[in-house]
Amino acid sequence: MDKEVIRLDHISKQFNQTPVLKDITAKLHKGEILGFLGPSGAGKTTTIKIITGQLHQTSGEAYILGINSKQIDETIYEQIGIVTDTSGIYDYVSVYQNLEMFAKILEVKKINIEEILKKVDLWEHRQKLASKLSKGQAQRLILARAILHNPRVLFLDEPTSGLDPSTAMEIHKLLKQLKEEGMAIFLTTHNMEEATKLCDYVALLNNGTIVEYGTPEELCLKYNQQKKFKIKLRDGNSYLMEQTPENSNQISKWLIQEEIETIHSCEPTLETVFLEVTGRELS
Ligand SMILES: Nc1ncnc2c1ncn2[C@@H]1O[C@H](COP(=O)(O)OP(=O)(O)OP(=O)(O)O)[C@@H](O)[C@H]1O
Repeated sequence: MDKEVIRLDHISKQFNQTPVLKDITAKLHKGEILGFLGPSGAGKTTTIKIITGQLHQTSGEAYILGINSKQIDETIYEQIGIVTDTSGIYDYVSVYQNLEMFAKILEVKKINIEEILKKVDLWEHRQKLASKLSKGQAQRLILARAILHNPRVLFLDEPTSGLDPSTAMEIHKLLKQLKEEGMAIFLTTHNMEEATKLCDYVALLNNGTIVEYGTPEELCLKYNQQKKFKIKLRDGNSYLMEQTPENSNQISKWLIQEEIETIHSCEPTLETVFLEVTGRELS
């Protein structure tokens, strides 16, 4: 069985002759999370729109579930869930009724609202008006709507933007669970920490070009040339030391004399990788 869910082959897109995407190539398989990371305007949302057939590329080909994105029909839409900022929920009906209404609109016949609300941890809030939900709860309701029909692919445009760290963590847990169940997830973010925690593969996008592509670990290791150590001594002094022969000698002396309280190696994060590749900060 072919587990490839999305394929982008050399996609380019221009708006009024201005290039927005340039030669984008990427793949996503069942049970994987692929993150498109980049600053505002890098072309992340445009990529989602091309894959889901809402926009057509200028050149290259995009495929979703084996079908060319330009030829997507209802059978494909039935297998896709999309979460964007604009996913509206009905404020003046309850959480439960929201899902009932979405099920009707989406013509989902076999639906277990209880199971879905429990999955997104909203069962105890099922009677609440949607307008009374916290930001994180509202985001989980939007996610519940997107997975109502048990899609094979889920698109998330900035899924945790504006959420506090603990609420974002709840969303991460849920996304990991969906991935474990075999869902393929395509997400965009400019949160590098989120991408490192969640994604199997990341594409670093800058000005419409993929400047790096790989697993977060691979990319961090690739840019791990200037290895540093953070050392705290028993006398209370702390040092950030680059790995040079001189420093290695000093560190072994401290080790022999049992003067070291803690020692950590500082691997680069995706944030620093991005900075090194593009020369620009993300946020
Ligand atoms: N319909 C359109 N017509 C003209 N230009 C557009 C259109 N849609 C997007 N663009 C431009 O394409 C570029 C990429 O936009 P896109 O929305 O894909 O960026 P993004 O990476 O998703 O940004 P953000 O993180 O702010 O959502 C931007 O410069 C934007 O102004």
